[in-house]
Amino acid sequence: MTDNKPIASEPETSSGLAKSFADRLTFPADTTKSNGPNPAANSFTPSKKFDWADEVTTPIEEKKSEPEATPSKPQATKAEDSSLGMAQTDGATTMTAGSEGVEEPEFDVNVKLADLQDDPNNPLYSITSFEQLQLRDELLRGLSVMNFRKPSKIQEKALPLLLKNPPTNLIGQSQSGTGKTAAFTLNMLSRVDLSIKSPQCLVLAPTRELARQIAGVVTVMGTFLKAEGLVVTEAIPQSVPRGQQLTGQIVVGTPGTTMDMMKRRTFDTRALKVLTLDEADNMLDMQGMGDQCQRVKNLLPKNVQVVLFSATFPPEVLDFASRFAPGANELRLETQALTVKGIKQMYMDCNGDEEKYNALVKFYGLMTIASSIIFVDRRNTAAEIERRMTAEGHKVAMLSGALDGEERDRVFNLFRTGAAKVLITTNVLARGIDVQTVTMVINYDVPTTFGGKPDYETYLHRIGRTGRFGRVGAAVSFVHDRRSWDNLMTICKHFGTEPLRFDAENWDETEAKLKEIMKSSRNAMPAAEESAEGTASASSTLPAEEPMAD
Ligand SMILES: Nc1ncnc2c1ncn2[C@@H]1O[C@H](COP(=O)(O)OP(=O)(O)OP(=O)(O)O)[C@@H](O)[C@H]1O
Repeated sequence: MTDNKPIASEPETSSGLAKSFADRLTFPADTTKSNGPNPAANSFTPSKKFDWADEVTTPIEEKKSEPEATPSKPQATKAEDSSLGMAQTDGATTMTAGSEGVEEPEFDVNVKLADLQDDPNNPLYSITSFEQLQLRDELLRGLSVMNFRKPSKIQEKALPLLLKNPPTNLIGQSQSGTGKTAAFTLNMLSRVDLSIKSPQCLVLAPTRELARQIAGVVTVMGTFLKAEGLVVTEAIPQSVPRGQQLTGQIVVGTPGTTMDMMKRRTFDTRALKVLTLDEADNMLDMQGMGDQCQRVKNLLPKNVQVVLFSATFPPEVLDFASRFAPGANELRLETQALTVKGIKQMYMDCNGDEEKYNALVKFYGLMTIASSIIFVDRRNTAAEIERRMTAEGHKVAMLSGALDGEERDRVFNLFRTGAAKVLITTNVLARGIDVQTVTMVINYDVPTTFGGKPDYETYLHRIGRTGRFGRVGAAVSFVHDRRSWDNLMTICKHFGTEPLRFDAENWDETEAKLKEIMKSSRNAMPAAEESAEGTASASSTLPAEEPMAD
Protein backbone atom coordinates (compact mmCIF):
# COMPACT_ATOMS: atom_id res chain seq x y z
CA MET A 1 0.00 0.00 0.00
CA THR A 2 1.23 3.39 -0.74
CA ASP A 3 -0.10 6.71 0.26
CA ASN A 4 -0.86 9.40 -2.21
CA LYS A 5 0.94 12.25 -0.59
CA PRO A 6 2.90 14.46 -2.90
CA ILE A 7 6.51 13.50 -2.71
CA ALA A 8 8.18 16.79 -3.36
CA SER A 9 7.71 19.43 -0.77
CA GLU A 10 7.12 22.17 -3.30
CA PRO A 11 3.59 23.58 -3.32
CA GLU A 12 1.25 22.12 -5.87
CA THR A 13 -0.09 24.54 -8.39
CA SER A 14 -3.39 24.68 -10.16
CA SER A 15 -3.93 21.77 -12.50
CA GLY A 16 -3.31 22.26 -16.17
CA LEU A 17 -1.03 25.19 -15.61
CA ALA A 18 2.07 23.39 -16.69
CA LYS A 19 0.49 22.27 -19.88
CA SER A 20 -0.71 25.68 -20.83
CA PHE A 21 2.83 26.95 -20.56
CA ALA A 22 4.29 23.96 -22.25
CA ASP A 23 1.93 24.42 -25.15
CA ARG A 24 3.56 27.67 -25.98
CA LEU A 25 6.59 25.80 -27.16
CA THR A 26 6.27 24.02 -30.44
CA PHE A 27 8.62 21.27 -31.29
CA PRO A 28 8.48 19.46 -34.57
CA ALA A 29 7.75 16.09 -33.02
CA ASP A 30 5.21 17.51 -30.64
CA THR A 31 2.12 17.86 -32.74
CA THR A 32 -0.37 15.82 -30.75
CA LYS A 33 -1.44 17.57 -27.65
CA SER A 34 -4.05 16.10 -25.40
CA ASN A 35 -7.02 18.18 -24.39
CA GLY A 36 -7.37 17.73 -20.71
CA PRO A 37 -6.96 14.63 -18.65
CA ASN A 38 -6.79 11.34 -20.46
CA PRO A 39 -9.02 8.79 -18.75
CA ALA A 40 -7.03 5.99 -20.30
CA ALA A 41 -3.86 7.21 -18.70
CA ASN A 42 -4.32 5.38 -15.43
CA SER A 43 -5.14 2.10 -17.07
CA PHE A 44 -2.40 2.35 -19.63
CA THR A 45 -0.57 -0.81 -20.44
CA PRO A 46 2.28 -0.50 -22.84
CA SER A 47 1.71 -2.51 -25.98
CA LYS A 48 5.18 -3.92 -25.62
CA LYS A 49 7.64 -3.16 -22.91
CA PHE A 50 10.48 -2.10 -25.10
CA ASP A 51 14.06 -2.09 -24.37
CA TRP A 52 15.69 1.28 -24.29
CA ALA A 53 19.07 -0.18 -23.72
CA ASP A 54 18.79 -2.49 -26.69
CA GLU A 55 17.89 0.37 -28.90
CA VAL A 56 19.97 3.15 -27.60
CA THR A 57 22.86 2.01 -25.51
CA THR A 58 25.99 2.09 -27.51
CA PRO A 59 29.19 0.67 -26.26
CA ILE A 60 31.85 1.78 -28.54
CA GLU A 61 33.41 -0.43 -31.06
CA GLU A 62 35.71 -0.06 -33.97
CA LYS A 63 34.67 -0.75 -37.54
CA LYS A 64 33.36 -4.24 -38.22
CA SER A 65 35.96 -4.65 -40.86
CA GLU A 66 38.57 -4.35 -38.14
CA PRO A 67 37.89 -7.48 -36.15
CA GLU A 68 40.80 -6.98 -33.81
CA ALA A 69 39.19 -5.49 -30.76
CA THR A 70 42.40 -4.68 -29.04
CA PRO A 71 44.65 -1.97 -30.37
CA SER A 72 47.61 -3.02 -32.41
CA LYS A 73 50.17 -1.00 -30.52
CA PRO A 74 51.41 -1.18 -28.01
CA GLN A 75 50.42 -4.81 -27.61
CA ALA A 76 49.16 -5.93 -24.26
CA THR A 77 49.73 -9.49 -23.25
CA LYS A 78 46.75 -11.81 -22.94
CA ALA A 79 47.08 -11.83 -19.19
CA GLU A 80 47.04 -8.07 -19.10
CA ASP A 81 44.03 -8.07 -21.33
CA SER A 82 41.95 -10.38 -19.28
CA SER A 83 42.73 -8.83 -15.96
CA LEU A 84 42.42 -5.23 -16.98
CA GLY A 85 40.93 -4.65 -20.35
CA MET A 86 37.62 -6.12 -19.39
CA ALA A 87 37.65 -4.52 -16.00
CA GLN A 88 38.04 -0.96 -17.11
CA THR A 89 34.90 -0.37 -19.05
CA ASP A 90 34.17 2.90 -17.27
CA GLY A 91 35.11 4.36 -13.91
CA ALA A 92 35.20 0.76 -12.79
CA THR A 93 38.44 -0.57 -11.46
CA THR A 94 37.89 -4.22 -10.83
CA MET A 95 36.02 -6.94 -12.53
CA THR A 96 32.89 -8.21 -10.91
CA ALA A 97 30.20 -10.70 -11.73
CA GLY A 98 28.18 -7.89 -13.26
CA SER A 99 24.44 -8.21 -13.02
CA GLU A 100 24.01 -11.91 -12.62
CA GLY A 101 20.38 -12.82 -12.18
CA VAL A 102 19.22 -9.38 -13.12
CA GLU A 103 17.47 -8.65 -16.35
CA GLU A 104 20.35 -7.20 -18.28
CA PRO A 105 19.79 -6.36 -21.87
CA GLU A 106 22.55 -7.04 -24.29
CA PHE A 107 24.27 -4.03 -25.61
CA ASP A 108 23.99 -3.45 -29.28
CA VAL A 109 26.76 -1.64 -30.94
CA ASN A 110 25.46 1.32 -32.84
CA VAL A 111 28.31 3.71 -32.66
CA LYS A 112 31.69 3.35 -34.13
CA LEU A 113 34.07 5.34 -32.07
CA ALA A 114 36.48 5.49 -34.95
CA ASP A 115 33.89 7.43 -36.96
CA LEU A 116 33.18 9.83 -34.13
CA GLN A 117 36.88 10.34 -33.63
CA ASP A 118 37.30 11.11 -37.32
CA ASP A 119 34.67 13.87 -37.24
CA PRO A 120 36.35 17.24 -36.59
CA ASN A 121 33.13 18.56 -35.05
CA ASN A 122 33.00 15.82 -32.47
CA PRO A 123 34.59 16.37 -29.04
CA LEU A 124 36.14 12.96 -29.35
CA TYR A 125 38.01 13.95 -32.54
CA SER A 126 41.76 13.91 -32.67
CA ILE A 127 44.46 13.81 -35.24
CA THR A 128 47.18 12.49 -33.03
CA SER A 129 47.76 9.22 -31.29
CA PHE A 130 48.74 8.63 -27.69
CA GLU A 131 52.15 7.53 -29.01
CA GLN A 132 52.64 10.98 -30.58
CA LEU A 133 51.91 12.56 -27.23
CA GLN A 134 55.22 11.15 -26.04
CA LEU A 135 53.87 9.20 -23.13
CA ARG A 136 56.09 6.71 -21.40
CA ASP A 137 55.77 3.14 -22.53
CA GLU A 138 54.18 1.90 -19.31
CA LEU A 139 51.38 4.42 -19.79
CA LEU A 140 50.84 3.45 -23.40
CA ARG A 141 50.48 -0.13 -22.23
CA GLY A 142 48.01 0.98 -19.57
CA LEU A 143 45.97 2.85 -22.18
CA SER A 144 46.08 -0.14 -24.43
CA VAL A 145 44.57 -2.55 -21.95
CA MET A 146 41.94 0.04 -21.16
CA ASN A 147 41.11 -0.03 -24.84
CA PHE A 148 41.84 3.66 -25.35
CA ARG A 149 42.94 3.74 -28.95
CA LYS A 150 42.99 7.41 -29.72
CA PRO A 151 42.84 10.53 -27.57
CA SER A 152 39.74 12.71 -27.43
CA LYS A 153 39.97 16.39 -28.35
CA ILE A 154 40.53 17.50 -24.74
CA GLN A 155 43.17 14.84 -24.24
CA GLU A 156 44.93 15.74 -27.45
CA LYS A 157 44.93 19.46 -26.66
CA ALA A 158 45.52 19.35 -22.91
CA LEU A 159 48.28 16.79 -22.74
CA PRO A 160 51.00 18.70 -24.63
CA LEU A 161 50.20 21.78 -22.51
CA LEU A 162 50.26 19.77 -19.32
CA LEU A 163 53.39 17.80 -20.06
CA LYS A 164 55.71 20.57 -21.25
CA ASN A 165 58.42 21.84 -18.96
CA PRO A 166 58.65 23.97 -16.97
CA PRO A 167 55.16 22.91 -15.85
CA THR A 168 52.40 25.40 -16.60
CA ASN A 169 48.98 25.69 -14.96
CA LEU A 170 45.92 24.69 -16.98
CA ILE A 171 42.22 25.44 -16.93
CA GLY A 172 40.56 22.80 -19.09
CA GLN A 173 36.94 22.55 -20.10
CA SER A 174 35.24 19.93 -22.19
CA GLN A 175 31.85 18.29 -22.39
CA SER A 176 30.83 15.61 -19.91
CA GLY A 177 32.13 12.14 -20.65
CA THR A 178 34.92 13.22 -23.00
CA GLY A 179 37.83 11.87 -20.99
CA LYS A 180 39.09 14.68 -18.76
CA THR A 181 40.07 12.17 -16.08
CA ALA A 182 42.56 10.46 -18.36
CA ALA A 183 44.02 13.83 -19.34
CA PHE A 184 44.92 14.83 -15.80
CA THR A 185 45.80 11.28 -14.80
CA LEU A 186 48.33 10.93 -17.60
CA ASN A 187 49.92 14.21 -16.54
CA MET A 188 50.32 12.99 -12.96
CA LEU A 189 51.59 9.55 -13.94
CA SER A 190 54.10 11.18 -16.29
CA ARG A 191 55.43 13.53 -13.63
CA VAL A 192 55.61 11.24 -10.65
CA ASP A 193 59.05 10.16 -9.39
CA LEU A 194 58.58 6.63 -8.17
CA SER A 195 61.82 6.57 -6.22
CA ILE A 196 60.26 9.07 -3.81
CA LYS A 197 57.77 7.48 -1.44
CA SER A 198 55.73 10.51 -0.46
CA PRO A 199 52.84 12.42 -2.06
CA GLN A 200 53.72 14.26 -5.26
CA CYS A 201 50.36 14.65 -6.98
CA LEU A 202 47.06 15.51 -5.32
CA VAL A 203 43.61 15.36 -6.91
CA LEU A 204 40.70 16.93 -5.08
CA ALA A 205 37.15 15.95 -5.99
CA PRO A 206 33.83 16.98 -4.46
CA THR A 207 32.54 13.60 -3.29
CA ARG A 208 33.88 10.33 -1.95
CA GLU A 209 32.34 8.43 -4.86
CA LEU A 210 34.15 10.57 -7.40
CA ALA A 211 37.43 10.51 -5.44
CA ARG A 212 37.31 6.71 -5.32
CA GLN A 213 36.46 6.50 -9.00
CA ILE A 214 39.42 8.71 -9.93
CA ALA A 215 41.75 6.74 -7.67
CA GLY A 216 40.57 3.64 -9.50
CA VAL A 217 41.31 5.14 -12.91
CA VAL A 218 44.79 6.24 -11.78
CA THR A 219 45.46 2.76 -10.45
CA VAL A 220 44.39 1.01 -13.63
CA MET A 221 46.11 3.47 -15.95
CA GLY A 222 49.25 3.17 -13.83
CA THR A 223 49.19 -0.63 -13.63
CA PHE A 224 52.53 -1.00 -15.37
CA LEU A 225 54.17 1.44 -12.95
CA LYS A 226 53.19 -0.66 -9.96
CA ALA A 227 56.27 -2.80 -10.27
CA GLU A 228 58.32 0.39 -10.01
CA GLY A 229 56.55 1.25 -6.79
CA LEU A 230 53.55 3.38 -7.76
CA VAL A 231 51.12 3.74 -4.86
CA VAL A 232 47.77 5.51 -5.14
CA THR A 233 46.05 6.57 -1.90
CA GLU A 234 42.55 7.81 -1.17
CA ALA A 235 42.13 10.70 1.27
CA ILE A 236 38.48 10.25 2.16
CA PRO A 237 36.93 9.56 5.57
CA GLN A 238 38.16 6.28 7.08
CA SER A 239 40.45 5.53 4.12
CA VAL A 240 43.63 5.83 6.18
CA PRO A 241 43.81 4.87 9.86
CA ARG A 242 44.05 7.95 12.04
CA GLY A 243 47.63 9.00 12.64
CA GLN A 244 49.04 6.86 9.82
CA GLN A 245 51.31 8.67 7.40
CA LEU A 246 50.20 8.85 3.72
CA THR A 247 52.67 7.02 1.53
CA GLY A 248 51.12 7.16 -1.93
CA GLN A 249 52.81 9.29 -4.57
CA ILE A 250 49.38 10.08 -5.95
CA VAL A 251 46.64 11.04 -3.50
CA VAL A 252 43.00 11.44 -4.50
CA GLY A 253 40.78 12.96 -1.85
CA THR A 254 37.96 15.18 -0.79
CA PRO A 255 39.01 18.60 0.49
CA GLY A 256 37.82 18.21 4.09
CA THR A 257 39.66 14.98 4.78
CA THR A 258 42.73 16.08 2.87
CA MET A 259 42.91 19.31 4.88
CA ASP A 260 42.45 17.33 8.04
CA MET A 261 45.35 14.99 7.19
CA MET A 262 47.57 17.95 6.38
CA LYS A 263 46.73 19.62 9.68
CA ARG A 264 47.51 16.41 11.53
CA ARG A 265 50.78 16.22 9.60
CA THR A 266 50.04 12.77 8.28
CA PHE A 267 50.13 14.21 4.75
CA ASP A 268 53.64 15.37 3.92
CA THR A 269 53.21 18.06 1.28
CA ARG A 270 56.87 18.91 0.73
CA ALA A 271 57.30 16.89 -2.46
CA LEU A 272 53.91 17.89 -3.90
CA LYS A 273 54.25 19.11 -7.48
CA VAL A 274 50.83 18.73 -9.12
CA LEU A 275 47.48 19.85 -7.69
CA THR A 276 44.46 18.88 -9.76
CA LEU A 277 40.90 19.96 -9.04
CA ASP A 278 38.31 17.86 -10.80
CA GLU A 279 34.88 19.54 -11.10
CA ALA A 280 36.92 22.67 -10.47
CA ASP A 281 34.05 25.18 -10.73
CA ASN A 282 32.25 23.30 -8.02
CA MET A 283 35.40 22.97 -5.94
CA LEU A 284 36.17 26.68 -6.19
CA ASP A 285 32.67 27.86 -5.45
CA MET A 286 33.06 30.18 -2.46
CA GLN A 287 29.68 29.11 -1.12
CA GLY A 288 30.96 25.56 -1.14
CA MET A 289 34.44 24.16 -1.04
CA GLY A 290 36.38 27.14 -2.42
CA ASP A 291 37.71 28.16 0.94
CA GLN A 292 38.86 24.65 1.81
CA CYS A 293 40.60 24.20 -1.54
CA GLN A 294 42.38 27.51 -1.10
CA ARG A 295 43.58 26.46 2.35
CA VAL A 296 44.86 23.16 1.00
CA LYS A 297 46.71 24.97 -1.77
CA ASN A 298 48.28 27.38 0.76
CA LEU A 299 49.93 24.39 2.42
CA LEU A 300 51.58 23.20 -0.83
CA PRO A 301 54.92 24.28 -2.31
CA LYS A 302 54.61 27.57 -4.21
CA ASN A 303 55.63 26.15 -7.59
CA VAL A 304 52.97 23.44 -7.68
CA GLN A 305 51.38 22.92 -11.10
CA VAL A 306 47.67 23.72 -10.75
CA VAL A 307 45.32 21.88 -13.07
CA LEU A 308 41.61 22.69 -13.13
CA PHE A 309 39.13 20.60 -15.10
CA SER A 310 35.38 20.74 -15.48
CA ALA A 311 32.64 20.63 -18.07
CA THR A 312 31.38 23.94 -16.74
CA PHE A 313 33.10 27.17 -15.72
CA PRO A 314 30.39 29.73 -14.96
CA PRO A 315 31.60 33.34 -15.20
CA GLU A 316 31.31 33.86 -11.44
CA VAL A 317 34.03 31.32 -10.66
CA LEU A 318 36.33 32.05 -13.58
CA ASP A 319 37.97 35.01 -11.87
CA PHE A 320 38.80 32.97 -8.82
CA ALA A 321 39.91 30.07 -11.01
CA SER A 322 42.37 32.35 -12.80
CA ARG A 323 43.79 33.51 -9.49
CA PHE A 324 43.91 29.95 -8.19
CA ALA A 325 45.81 28.84 -11.29
CA PRO A 326 47.83 31.92 -12.20
CA GLY A 327 49.16 32.20 -15.75
CA ALA A 328 47.18 29.13 -16.78
CA ASN A 329 46.75 27.99 -20.34
CA GLU A 330 43.03 27.85 -20.99
CA LEU A 331 41.01 25.39 -23.05
CA ARG A 332 37.46 26.68 -22.97
CA LEU A 333 34.16 26.04 -24.72
CA GLU A 334 31.23 28.25 -25.73
CA THR A 335 28.07 27.63 -23.68
CA GLN A 336 26.19 26.33 -26.70
CA ALA A 337 28.88 23.76 -27.36
CA LEU A 338 28.53 22.24 -23.92
CA THR A 339 25.71 19.82 -24.48
CA VAL A 340 26.52 16.34 -25.61
CA LYS A 341 24.79 15.61 -28.90
CA GLY A 342 24.21 11.96 -28.06
CA ILE A 343 22.00 12.84 -25.09
CA LYS A 344 18.36 13.24 -26.15
CA GLN A 345 16.59 15.76 -23.94
CA MET A 346 12.90 15.46 -23.12
CA TYR A 347 10.50 16.65 -20.48
CA MET A 348 7.49 15.05 -18.88
CA ASP A 349 4.66 17.50 -18.55
CA CYS A 350 2.88 16.55 -15.34
CA ASN A 351 -0.32 17.92 -13.97
CA GLY A 352 0.78 18.79 -10.46
CA ASP A 353 3.25 17.47 -7.95
CA GLU A 354 1.67 14.12 -7.14
CA GLU A 355 1.35 13.37 -10.83
CA LYS A 356 5.12 13.36 -11.02
CA TYR A 357 5.38 10.21 -8.97
CA ASN A 358 2.66 8.45 -10.94
CA ALA A 359 4.30 9.48 -14.19
CA LEU A 360 7.64 8.22 -12.95
CA VAL A 361 6.30 4.80 -12.21
CA LYS A 362 4.39 4.62 -15.50
CA PHE A 363 7.44 5.76 -17.39
CA TYR A 364 9.44 2.88 -15.98
CA GLY A 365 6.61 0.58 -17.01
CA LEU A 366 7.16 1.54 -20.64
CA MET A 367 10.56 0.06 -21.16
CA THR A 368 13.51 -1.78 -19.84
CA ILE A 369 16.38 0.52 -19.14
CA ALA A 370 19.89 -0.80 -18.63
CA SER A 371 20.61 1.53 -15.73
CA SER A 372 19.10 4.87 -14.85
CA ILE A 373 19.54 7.62 -12.32
CA ILE A 374 16.67 9.63 -10.83
CA PHE A 375 17.87 13.00 -9.54
CA VAL A 376 15.92 14.87 -6.88
CA ASP A 377 16.73 18.07 -5.00
CA ARG A 378 16.21 16.90 -1.45
CA ARG A 379 17.29 13.95 0.62
CA ASN A 380 13.78 13.40 1.95
CA THR A 381 12.36 13.29 -1.56
CA ALA A 382 14.92 10.62 -2.43
CA ALA A 383 14.02 8.58 0.64
CA GLU A 384 10.30 8.95 -0.03
CA ILE A 385 10.49 7.87 -3.65
CA GLU A 386 12.61 4.91 -2.61
CA ARG A 387 10.06 3.95 0.03
CA ARG A 388 7.11 4.16 -2.31
CA MET A 389 8.73 2.44 -5.25
CA THR A 390 10.04 -0.34 -3.05
CA ALA A 391 6.59 -0.79 -1.50
CA GLU A 392 5.20 -1.16 -5.00
CA GLY A 393 7.65 -3.90 -5.81
CA HIS A 394 10.24 -1.92 -7.77
CA LYS A 395 13.88 -2.74 -7.18
CA VAL A 396 15.56 0.59 -6.55
CA ALA A 397 18.58 1.89 -4.65
CA MET A 398 18.97 5.27 -2.99
CA LEU A 399 22.12 7.24 -2.22
CA SER A 400 22.25 10.64 -0.54
CA GLY A 401 24.50 12.53 1.83
CA ALA A 402 22.28 11.27 4.66
CA LEU A 403 23.98 7.86 4.44
CA ASP A 404 27.28 7.15 6.11
CA GLY A 405 30.35 6.47 4.01
CA GLU A 406 30.20 2.71 4.26
CA GLU A 407 26.57 2.62 3.22
CA ARG A 408 27.26 4.98 0.34
CA ASP A 409 29.99 2.66 -0.87
CA ARG A 410 27.70 -0.32 -0.61
CA VAL A 411 24.83 1.30 -2.52
CA PHE A 412 27.09 2.73 -5.17
CA ASN A 413 28.66 -0.67 -5.73
CA LEU A 414 25.24 -2.22 -6.19
CA PHE A 415 24.54 0.33 -8.87
CA ARG A 416 27.87 0.14 -10.61
CA THR A 417 27.78 -3.61 -10.81
CA GLY A 418 24.25 -3.62 -12.20
CA ALA A 419 22.76 -5.35 -9.17
CA ALA A 420 20.60 -2.25 -8.79
CA LYS A 421 19.38 -0.75 -12.03
CA VAL A 422 17.57 2.33 -10.73
CA LEU A 423 19.44 4.75 -8.51
CA ILE A 424 17.56 7.56 -6.77
CA THR A 425 19.95 10.24 -5.66
CA THR A 426 20.57 13.90 -5.01
CA ASN A 427 23.12 16.25 -6.51
CA VAL A 428 25.74 14.35 -4.56
CA LEU A 429 26.17 12.13 -7.63
CA ALA A 430 25.47 14.77 -10.25
CA ARG A 431 29.09 15.22 -11.23
CA GLY A 432 31.83 13.04 -12.59
CA ILE A 433 30.32 9.64 -11.99
CA ASP A 434 31.09 7.37 -14.90
CA VAL A 435 28.90 4.30 -15.22
CA GLN A 436 28.61 3.45 -18.87
CA THR A 437 25.43 1.42 -18.60
CA VAL A 438 23.45 4.51 -17.60
CA THR A 439 21.18 5.14 -20.55
CA MET A 440 18.55 7.28 -18.87
CA VAL A 441 18.72 10.23 -16.47
CA ILE A 442 15.56 11.54 -14.91
CA ASN A 443 15.41 14.99 -13.37
CA TYR A 444 12.50 14.35 -11.06
CA ASP A 445 13.13 17.89 -9.84
CA VAL A 446 14.42 20.48 -12.26
CA PRO A 447 17.69 21.58 -10.65
CA THR A 448 17.62 24.97 -8.99
CA THR A 449 20.12 26.99 -7.02
CA PHE A 450 19.60 27.69 -3.33
CA GLY A 451 17.82 30.86 -4.39
CA GLY A 452 15.38 28.87 -6.57
CA LYS A 453 16.94 30.04 -9.83
CA PRO A 454 17.60 27.58 -12.66
CA ASP A 455 20.83 25.72 -12.01
CA TYR A 456 22.41 25.43 -15.45
CA GLU A 457 25.57 23.68 -14.38
CA THR A 458 23.85 21.02 -12.30
CA TYR A 459 21.45 20.27 -15.17
CA LEU A 460 24.34 19.74 -17.55
CA HIS A 461 26.29 17.57 -15.15
CA ARG A 462 23.26 15.49 -14.22
CA ILE A 463 22.30 14.68 -17.78
CA GLY A 464 25.97 14.05 -18.51
CA ARG A 465 25.82 10.87 -16.42
CA THR A 466 24.61 9.26 -19.62
CA GLY A 467 25.98 9.52 -23.15
CA ARG A 468 29.53 8.86 -22.04
CA PHE A 469 32.31 8.96 -24.64
CA GLY A 470 30.16 8.72 -27.74
CA ARG A 471 27.35 6.62 -26.35
CA VAL A 472 23.81 7.83 -26.67
CA GLY A 473 21.41 8.28 -23.81
CA ALA A 474 18.31 10.14 -22.79
CA ALA A 475 17.39 12.68 -20.14
CA VAL A 476 13.82 13.38 -19.07
CA SER A 477 13.03 16.32 -16.80
CA PHE A 478 9.75 16.37 -14.92
CA VAL A 479 7.86 19.66 -14.76
CA HIS A 480 4.69 20.09 -12.77
CA ASP A 481 3.99 23.80 -12.46
CA ARG A 482 4.84 27.09 -14.00
CA ARG A 483 8.00 27.58 -12.00
CA SER A 484 9.53 24.22 -12.84
CA TRP A 485 8.54 24.62 -16.48
CA ASP A 486 10.02 28.13 -16.65
CA ASN A 487 13.21 26.96 -15.00
CA LEU A 488 13.63 24.07 -17.41
CA MET A 489 12.95 26.21 -20.46
CA THR A 490 15.44 28.82 -19.21
CA ILE A 491 18.07 26.13 -18.79
CA CYS A 492 17.43 24.68 -22.24
CA LYS A 493 17.49 28.11 -23.85
CA HIS A 494 20.80 28.80 -22.11
CA PHE A 495 22.32 25.73 -23.73
CA GLY A 496 20.51 26.20 -27.05
CA THR A 497 18.53 22.97 -26.84
CA GLU A 498 14.85 22.18 -27.38
CA PRO A 499 13.56 19.34 -25.26
CA LEU A 500 10.79 17.17 -26.61
CA ARG A 501 7.56 17.17 -24.63
CA PHE A 502 5.99 14.02 -23.20
CA ASP A 503 2.44 14.38 -21.98
CA ALA A 504 1.89 12.61 -18.67
CA GLU A 505 -1.78 12.29 -19.60
CA ASN A 506 -1.27 10.63 -22.92
CA TRP A 507 0.79 7.53 -22.52
CA ASP A 508 0.12 6.09 -25.94
CA GLU A 509 1.62 9.20 -27.43
CA THR A 510 4.51 9.17 -24.96
CA GLU A 511 5.30 5.60 -25.83
CA ALA A 512 5.17 6.34 -29.55
CA LYS A 513 7.45 9.34 -29.13
CA LEU A 514 9.90 7.37 -27.09
CA LYS A 515 10.08 4.72 -29.76
CA GLU A 516 10.58 7.39 -32.40
CA ILE A 517 13.40 8.98 -30.41
CA MET A 518 15.03 5.66 -29.95
CA LYS A 519 14.86 5.00 -33.64
CA SER A 520 16.26 8.38 -34.55
CA SER A 521 18.99 8.05 -31.94
CA ARG A 522 19.95 4.88 -33.62
CA ASN A 523 19.84 6.36 -37.07
CA ALA A 524 21.72 9.44 -36.03
CA MET A 525 24.67 7.29 -35.22
CA PRO A 526 27.29 7.17 -37.91
CA ALA A 527 27.02 4.07 -40.07
CA ALA A 528 25.19 2.08 -37.46
CA GLU A 529 26.28 -1.50 -37.58
CA GLU A 530 25.95 -4.10 -34.96
CA SER A 531 28.55 -6.39 -33.60
CA ALA A 532 28.45 -9.13 -31.08
CA GLU A 533 31.64 -7.81 -29.64
CA GLY A 534 29.95 -4.80 -28.25
CA THR A 535 28.72 -6.29 -25.05
CA ALA A 536 29.78 -3.96 -22.30
CA SER A 537 29.63 -4.60 -18.64
CA ALA A 538 29.27 -2.11 -15.88
CA SER A 539 31.54 -3.50 -13.31
CA SER A 540 33.58 -2.45 -10.41
CA THR A 541 33.97 -2.51 -6.76
CA LEU A 542 34.64 1.05 -6.04
CA PRO A 543 34.67 2.45 -2.74
CA ALA A 544 32.88 6.98 -2.15
CA GLU A 545 32.33 12.55 2.15
CA GLU A 546 31.36 15.59 1.74
CA PRO A 547 28.11 15.74 -0.15
CA MET A 548 28.19 18.37 -2.81
CA ALA A 549 24.98 20.27 -2.74
CA ASP A 550 23.13 17.75 -0.69
N1 LIG B 1 40.70 8.07 -25.36
C1 LIG B 1 39.70 7.31 -24.91
N2 LIG B 1 39.27 6.24 -25.61
C2 LIG B 1 38.23 5.50 -25.16
N3 LIG B 1 37.54 5.73 -24.03
C3 LIG B 1 37.92 6.78 -23.30
C4 LIG B 1 39.03 7.61 -23.69
N4 LIG B 1 39.17 8.59 -22.76
C5 LIG B 1 38.22 8.36 -21.81
N5 LIG B 1 37.47 7.28 -22.15
C6 LIG B 1 36.32 6.74 -21.40
O1 LIG B 1 35.31 7.74 -21.47
C7 LIG B 1 34.52 7.73 -20.31
C8 LIG B 1 34.35 9.15 -19.79
O2 LIG B 1 35.59 9.65 -19.32
P1 LIG B 1 35.70 10.63 -18.07
O3 LIG B 1 34.95 10.05 -16.91
O4 LIG B 1 37.11 10.96 -17.89
O5 LIG B 1 34.88 11.87 -18.63
P2 LIG B 1 34.89 13.38 -18.10
O6 LIG B 1 35.20 14.24 -19.25
O7 LIG B 1 35.74 13.50 -16.87
O8 LIG B 1 33.34 13.52 -17.73
P3 LIG B 1 32.61 14.42 -16.60
O9 LIG B 1 32.63 15.86 -17.10
O10 LIG B 1 31.25 13.84 -16.56
O11 LIG B 1 33.38 14.26 -15.32
C9 LIG B 1 35.21 6.82 -19.31
O12 LIG B 1 34.50 5.62 -19.24
C10 LIG B 1 36.59 6.58 -19.91
O13 LIG B 1 37.06 5.31 -19.61
